[in-house]
Amino acid sequence: MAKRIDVSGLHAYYGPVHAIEDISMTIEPRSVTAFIGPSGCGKSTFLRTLNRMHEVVPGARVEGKVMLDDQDLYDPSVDPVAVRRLVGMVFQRPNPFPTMSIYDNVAAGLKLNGVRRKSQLDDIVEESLRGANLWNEVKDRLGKPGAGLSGGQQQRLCIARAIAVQPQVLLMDEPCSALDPISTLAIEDLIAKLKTQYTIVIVTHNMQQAARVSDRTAFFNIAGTGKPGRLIELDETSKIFTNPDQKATEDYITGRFG
Ligand SMILES: Nc1ncnc2c1ncn2[C@@H]1O[C@H](COP(=O)(O)OP(=O)(O)OP(=O)(O)O)[C@@H](O)[C@H]1O
Repeated sequence: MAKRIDVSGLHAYYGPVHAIEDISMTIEPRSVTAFIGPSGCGKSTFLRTLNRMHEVVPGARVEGKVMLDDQDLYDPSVDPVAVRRLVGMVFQRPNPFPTMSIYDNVAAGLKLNGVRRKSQLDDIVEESLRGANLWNEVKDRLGKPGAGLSGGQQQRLCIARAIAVQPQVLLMDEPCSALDPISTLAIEDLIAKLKTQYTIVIVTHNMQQAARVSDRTAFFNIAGTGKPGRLIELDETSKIFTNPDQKATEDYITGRFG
């Protein structure tokens, strides 16, 4: 199911603002790639270009190429809604549909995709909640609202909702920043488990987290206020954190700036 992402010469704009400049990278399947870098360097913007969410902002546009295996995501014939089905996203704050039951939160995307048979929905809801390490905690209250779960449970519910539609890639934008340390560990364990099946990209401000969960790390930076963000270096996480090629990477990971 997991696919490789190949980005070349990618620029993103918000109206006249040039937010990220000339980014090229390969994101490997069945592994976790972390994006780190100072605030405003374009990590979230770049993440959202990978499932065509960037263009949802009025006036925003993208130049360059994003390939998902051999499919060009920005080809004019490609439907952005179909892209978002292939490339799922989990956000910073858990955002379950608040009035919907736990069951319906997971089933919503499946129903939109035309799955109607109750037994099939039941199976996929259970499988997705198990996949998100949440089944045992919620199996006796599937009809209760998603909003009644703890923050960490809600984030795992959002991950169950994302994987229910069987994406190829999971993008996570600071998925633990609103969570306590125990819930954070639960999500990190889950990421380690999910990477055997998915291509995972995670934006994180927490360098220990990047070091714990990722196989490869990309460091982004900006030359100054108003300048576009750039990719400085992408390599094995162990190398980035012990012996990076670029001085700017070393300064950042040793806490000299950012
Ligand atoms: N909706 C928007 N409209 C205009 N400019 C935006 C918008 N969203 C982001 N930007 C600008 O694009 C640049 C990159 O922002 P982005 O949020 O991608 O950075 P980031 O590295 O994810 O930051 P942080 O770590 O603080 O979340 C910033 O200069 C930001 O002000």
